[in-house]
Amino acid sequence: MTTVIDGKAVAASVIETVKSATRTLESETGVRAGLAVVIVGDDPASHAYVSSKSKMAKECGFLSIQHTLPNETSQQDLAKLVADLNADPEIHGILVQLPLPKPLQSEPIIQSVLPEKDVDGLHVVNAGKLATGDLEGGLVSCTPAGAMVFVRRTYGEDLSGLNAVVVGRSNLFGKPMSALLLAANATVTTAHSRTKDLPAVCRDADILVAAVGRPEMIKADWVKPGAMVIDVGINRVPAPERGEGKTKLVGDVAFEECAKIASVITPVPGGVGPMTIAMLMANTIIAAYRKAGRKPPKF
Ligand SMILES: NC(=O)C1=CN([C@@H]2O[C@H](COP(=O)(O)OP(=O)(O)OC[C@H]3O[C@@H](n4cnc5c(N)ncnc54)[C@H](OP(=O)(O)O)[C@@H]3O)[C@@H](O)[C@H]2O)C=CC1
Ligand SMILES: Nc1nc(=O)c2c([nH]1)NC[C@@H]1CN(c3ccc(C(=O)N[C@@H](CCC(=O)O)C(=O)O)cc3)C=[N+]21
Repeated sequence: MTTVIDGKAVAASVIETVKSATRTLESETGVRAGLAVVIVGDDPASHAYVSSKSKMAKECGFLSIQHTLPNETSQQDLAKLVADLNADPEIHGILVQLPLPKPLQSEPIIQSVLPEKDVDGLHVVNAGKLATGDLEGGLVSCTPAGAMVFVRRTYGEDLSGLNAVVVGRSNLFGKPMSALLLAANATVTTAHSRTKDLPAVCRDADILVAAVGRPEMIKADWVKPGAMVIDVGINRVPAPERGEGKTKLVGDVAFEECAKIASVITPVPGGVGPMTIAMLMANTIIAAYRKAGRKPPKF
C-alpha cells in the first residue's frame, strides 16, 4: 500500500510545537517572537501566500507585522525598510516575499537581511553554514527544511546507503535540499535542465524530490518501485473539467500513476506547501530563542 503523506497534519504538529515554544519563551523571558513579512506589488498569488503566513504567525502567538509596499517602490526604500527591521529589537524574523516586481533586484535585498533574522535561509551566511554541514548554527530555507521532516519521519535520521535525487538546483530549494540530504548521509545527485537521461537518473532514487516548475513532468516509469517521492512543484493549470475558466494546482509529479509505483508520496496541494509555512514559523521561534540566549526546540 502506498502512503500518501498528509502535509497539513504534519504541518499542524510542527505548529503545535511552535505554539508551546512561543508560550515558554514569553513566560520565562518576557520575549515575544516577532515576524515581519514584506511584500512588494500586487501579484495575487504572492498576496495569498503572504496573508496565510501573517495569519499563521498570529495563530502561533507571534508579533506579526506585514509591510505591503506599492509596485513602484524604489530599491532604496525597500533597503531602508529592511534596515529598519534589522534594527528593530521586537522583530526576530524577516521574510521578503519573492519574486520582487521589476526592476527591483532581489539579491542585494536578500543579502542585506541580518543572517540571524533571515528566516528564509537565503543569506550567504546561512547557505554557507548549511553547505559546510553546520546545521545547528544557521537558518535553513523553509521548503527544504519541511521536506526533510517528511524524509525523517519515513526513514529516520540516518539515510546511509540510500540514493537521493533532487531535480532542480535553485538557491531557494534544490541546493539546500541536496545539502540537507547529504548531511543526513544520503548519496545525492542534483539534476537540472542539462542533465542527460533524466528518467534514468530518477529511476536510481530511493528518495526522489521534484522541484522544477513543470506540471506532471515526472512519470511512473521514472520512479524506482518502492521509492519515496516528494513533489515540491506548485503549478496552476487549466481545469476545464471543473467548469469553464477554472484552474487547479498540480505538482511536478504525475501523481496518480507515480503513486502506484512509489511506497510514499506527497500530494499537491496538501503536501510540501503547508510545511513551508510551518517551517517559517519554526525558523522564527528558533531565531527568537537564539536572540534570548536559549537553546531552541528541534523540528
Ligand atoms: N511548495 C512550496 O512551498 C514551494 C514550491 N516551489 C515550487 O517548486 C518549483 C521549483 O521552484 P524553484 O526551485 O524556485 O524554481 P526555479 O525556476 O528557480 O528552478 C527550477 C529548476 O528546475 C530545473 N529544470 C527546469 N526545467 C527542467 C527540465 N526540463 N528538466 C530538468 N530540470 C529542469 C532548472 O534547471 P536549470 O538550473 O538548469 O535551469 C532549475 O534548476 C516551482 O513549481 C515552485 O512553484 C518553490 C518554493 C516553495
Ligand atoms: N521569500 C520567499 N520565500 C518562500 O518560501 C516563497 C517565496 N518567497 N515565494 C513563493 C514561494 C512559493 N511558496 C509557497 C508557500 C506555501 C504554499 C502552500 O501553502 N501551498 C498549498 C496550496 C495553496 C493554494 O491552494 O494556493 C499546498 O500546497 O497545499 C505554496 C508555495 C513559498 N515561496
